[in-house]
Amino acid sequence: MLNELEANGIMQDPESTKFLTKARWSRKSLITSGTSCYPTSTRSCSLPDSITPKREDWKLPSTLPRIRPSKRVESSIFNSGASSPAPEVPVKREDASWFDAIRKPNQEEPSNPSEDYQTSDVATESTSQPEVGEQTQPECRAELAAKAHFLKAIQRPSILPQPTTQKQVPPSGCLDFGNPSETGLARESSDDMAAGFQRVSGDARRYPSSSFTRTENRPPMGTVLCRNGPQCRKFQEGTCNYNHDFSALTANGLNAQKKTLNVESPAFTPAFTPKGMSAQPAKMGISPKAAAAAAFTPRGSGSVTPARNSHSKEPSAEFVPQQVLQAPQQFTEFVPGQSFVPQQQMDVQTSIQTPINAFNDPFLSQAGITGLDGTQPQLNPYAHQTSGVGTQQFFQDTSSYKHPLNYHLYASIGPRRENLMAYQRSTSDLFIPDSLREDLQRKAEATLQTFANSTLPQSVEYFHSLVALDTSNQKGPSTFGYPSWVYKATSSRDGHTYALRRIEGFRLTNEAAIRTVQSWKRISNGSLVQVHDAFTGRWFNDSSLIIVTDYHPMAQTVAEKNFALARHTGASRAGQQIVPENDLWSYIVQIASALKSIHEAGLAAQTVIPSKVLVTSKNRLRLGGCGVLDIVQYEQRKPVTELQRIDLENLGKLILGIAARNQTAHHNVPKALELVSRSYTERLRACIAWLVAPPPTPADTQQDDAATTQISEYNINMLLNNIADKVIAAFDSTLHFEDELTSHMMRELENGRLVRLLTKLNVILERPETSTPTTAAAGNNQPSSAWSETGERYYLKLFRDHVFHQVDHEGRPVLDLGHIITCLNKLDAGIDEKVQLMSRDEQNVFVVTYREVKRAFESAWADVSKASQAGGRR
Ligand SMILES: Nc1ncnc2c1ncn2[C@@H]1O[C@H](COP(=O)(O)OP(=O)(O)OP(=O)(O)O)[C@@H](O)[C@H]1O
Repeated sequence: MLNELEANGIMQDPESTKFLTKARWSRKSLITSGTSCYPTSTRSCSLPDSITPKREDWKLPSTLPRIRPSKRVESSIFNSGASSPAPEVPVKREDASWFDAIRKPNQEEPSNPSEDYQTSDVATESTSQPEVGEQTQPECRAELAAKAHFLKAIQRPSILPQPTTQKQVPPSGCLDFGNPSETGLARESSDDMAAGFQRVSGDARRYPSSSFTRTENRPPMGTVLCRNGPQCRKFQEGTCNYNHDFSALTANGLNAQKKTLNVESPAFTPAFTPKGMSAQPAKMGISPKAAAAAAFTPRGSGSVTPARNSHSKEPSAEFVPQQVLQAPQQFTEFVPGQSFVPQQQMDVQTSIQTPINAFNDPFLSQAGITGLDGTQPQLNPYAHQTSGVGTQQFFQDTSSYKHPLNYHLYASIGPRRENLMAYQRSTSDLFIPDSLREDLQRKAEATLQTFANSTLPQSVEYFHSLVALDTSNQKGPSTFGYPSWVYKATSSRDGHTYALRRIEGFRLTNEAAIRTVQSWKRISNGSLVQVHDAFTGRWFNDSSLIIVTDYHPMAQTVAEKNFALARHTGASRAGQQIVPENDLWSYIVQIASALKSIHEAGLAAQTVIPSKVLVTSKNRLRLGGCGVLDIVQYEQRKPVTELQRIDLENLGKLILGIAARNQTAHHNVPKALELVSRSYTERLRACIAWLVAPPPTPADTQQDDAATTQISEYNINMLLNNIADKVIAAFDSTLHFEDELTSHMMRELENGRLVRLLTKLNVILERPETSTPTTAAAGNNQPSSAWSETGERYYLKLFRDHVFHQVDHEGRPVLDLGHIITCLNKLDAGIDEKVQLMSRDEQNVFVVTYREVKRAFESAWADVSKASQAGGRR
């Protein structure tokens, strides 16, 4: 604008030059002090709240009132000099006094404060009633008005807005660089100013005839009511020619004149006094009497006037605690791309009453919000329903509404991580640990793995995509008396992956045998490989029994994990790793837990051997191969109590083998126990010894009381009773592990939320015009005007640049994941922090809050969702 003034030759006047130099200096100081809206090196940066331009200021570039003076203005006002006499036009007495009142407001003391107000306001009130003589020289009056404005502007001590407590004197908005848009008032005054200049140009046809009515069309002065009212000083002096008979008007109930203000009232409070709004206090035109009047303070401090949002966007759904009891904002929010419509001024009476009403029931004053009389539906704050709660910004009854966390930041739940300095942390801190991630990814990969040229059957019953899990293709009779194979397969019923154990060459002779699997299906234990089904068939060109169980990807048997090294490499026992005692206790507890479930079901595992116990993750054991022998050896089955005793004995042998690092250690139990006692506690040795030495069965020996007691005490419950403290320790360790997993899950929860946010962001950003199905053909691929520089979603694009396209002072990309995640979280939370967005050409700057960005984001997403549903797509 400065350049524009210079280009138009306006800046010849010394006062004007002084002012513009000051304005330039102020702008420069703003830039250099870091408070500028116009950063020069980076495209965007966040400003601290204290120095961030206020909400209204971010419309600075687009709403600065422009001065387009005509040549006549240049010659008659700006070229004439500040101290030059009035233009050489015949000026009547009223004109002269009016001019003096502006130039020297306090010298000519008006007796009537309302007159004073009128007089000072003439410069900006283009629609006020004309004084005597005005009609004869409208151009002169306009010139003087414009000059008065200019003089007032250059007298302002600072370009920054000042708080106001009294009547708002419309500032010279067109010259106010720092605060061009002090809501409606500034806008109004700037419009008046611009209008004033245009009027000077002489084109009176463009303006209301009331201001420039020809003299001959005016009624005689004697019939026009004096605007100064009954207390007109000139009337008392006998010099006023206007009509002073106000009785008729009062009788009709038409009070006074339009512009008269009664300063005898406690104070004049403008109808539109935004809280915290900065405006220049009136410096002239208010008499000492009026200035000394007690200030009127309406109830509910702040004299705020609830205003409806003038733009069409839905308020965001998020709950903002700070605003719970805060009165609605009184200014019209600026929406980029929409023309700014100043707030309709309310009359004083309304502006006073409304806040009181609003505070009595602030919720009813909000459009679309029902009362909180118990009829308000319970809201689920975590449900993402933007439309449902979009209009409900304020919630009084916090007991009925549990508001969600406002800041979506990474809450630390679960085990404490080590105290690391900031520089010691890495990107992986935001995600689950690498070891866990790799483990899960390997398992996922193993689950999905298939082989194209497999010679296995295409399908087995309702399974397909078979993959052999055995590491050897040579198998003799094994644990089950038949060769057995294990395959991974996918169920065509539910799509899940299962493990199929095939017992090769088994012929089912008794239907009851295969029905035993029903008992196994009912057992659910975390340390048991769950059995799902059993059937026989000839898919492998032989008669095979298939047992369907859970599939545990990357599982190893205890034999593979603990004894394979010695078997394949011939490594000595000393070369094998000693399993910690706690792990051994954990193994005992886990297998004992499985056995307890099995034995309580009246069954026996019969597979507590190294090749059938699976290690599915670190120190996590599961008993597999269950139910097979119940089918295969159905005819030769032993009493279940004996089988259960064997289970306990097998558990002892298993642990003994692991502890002694020898799969066949149970062949020489005393020696193996001695080895165990060297590395482990006596308690563990005693436990193993108890397990591997079951009391003789009644059939083996003569039954006496002691033998009977021993037999009855050799069961799974006795074992668990004796190792109760180890069970508790294992349980506690499991809880810790669960906490750790929960904390990892919290990170992934937040990351999952960000993925959804990013997905939405990419769906809406720069999307071509979303059209209804009928106009889809025409609208598709047309860039939406909403994303253009004047579009309402333009700043969403700039926000995207701010988040993802950061550059340093040399223009190099800044890859800062922390910045990206922080910005996205703030967007998701819709906080009130301001962010400065700059266009790529660095010509436009927006200062917006994350809340506003979120509103626009949700609005755009709602539009896209609506359009997609209208088209039948989801
Ligand atoms: N439910 C399962 N989920 C995943 N893998 C399994 C499952 N059951 C067994 N496996 C894997 O299949 C492979 C073969 O198991 P299997 O029980 O046949 O062991 P094995 O050593 O071959 O015993 P055997 O000599 O008795 O056949 C092992 O590597 C084992 O880890």
